[in-house]
Amino acid sequence: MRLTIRDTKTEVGHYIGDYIARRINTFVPSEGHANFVLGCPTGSSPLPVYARLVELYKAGKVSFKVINMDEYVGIPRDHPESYHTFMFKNFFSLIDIDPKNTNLLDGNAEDLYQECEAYEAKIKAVGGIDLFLGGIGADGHIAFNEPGSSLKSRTRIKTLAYETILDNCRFFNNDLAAVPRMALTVGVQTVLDAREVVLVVTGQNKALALSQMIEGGVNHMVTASALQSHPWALVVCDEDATSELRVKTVKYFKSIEKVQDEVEAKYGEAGAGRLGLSRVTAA
Ligand SMILES: N[C@@H]1[C@@H](O)[C@H](O)[C@@H](COP(=O)(O)O)O[C@@H]1O
Repeated sequence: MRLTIRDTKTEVGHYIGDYIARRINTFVPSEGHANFVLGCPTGSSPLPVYARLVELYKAGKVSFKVINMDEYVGIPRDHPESYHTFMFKNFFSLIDIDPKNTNLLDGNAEDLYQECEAYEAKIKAVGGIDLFLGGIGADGHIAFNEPGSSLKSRTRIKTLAYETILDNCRFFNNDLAAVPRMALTVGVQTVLDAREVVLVVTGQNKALALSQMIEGGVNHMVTASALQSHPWALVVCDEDATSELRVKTVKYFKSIEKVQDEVEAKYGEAGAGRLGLSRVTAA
């Protein structure tokens, strides 16, 4: 796992947006895997990333094809806080994606079990997810994989933790009763199956979760810690989110980035990649 630290949320958004655009632009299609597949989170943390991707799209620097993610159960698809509305409002309607290439779980499906199974099958059918972009809950959850979720879990129905309901209350006019109690979510293993995972972690309220997922062991109570076992995981955070990390940890990851900059300056990004040191190669 790699950790990259930027000063502000906006810089984190720029860094990840540019990173994703590079990955999309260097993608080579193959049989059964025609398009770059991006997995997307909701929440406030990824907003600067989407804003940067929209900016790059408007500048003609990137174009989009296929995208995927999670959803509440029990609120209509056109509810202002449904993840469907969130994704169209903040991303899909602002880029050139064909709506048939956007894939969201349907929290109102008649058979929710079948919906989850079909979602996993769909991911396989598009050739797997190339890059899963994720956020993190204050309790360390990834997607809606609440504490105690199996680290081998796949797309399924999840009951939300009380802390998450409280946290997400801000999106529902602070009306606790209005926050859905259940959601459909990709599983931890679904995320781990992606070829690459990039996590956006910003703000002081995520500092404890960040230190637990990076400095603690792999643990089902902090499901994002499962990324420690992923061969190609990158966490990008702002300075505020580092406040619970050890000084030594922060210095270590900053020093790796410095060496990488030197290698890239000497060999170029492609050359550094061949040496296994590029930002776009595995940790
Ligand atoms: N299911 C989403 C997560 O995917 C997201 O990472 C988390 C944090 O959201 P925010 O970035 O607004 O703190 O909220 C929800 O629980």
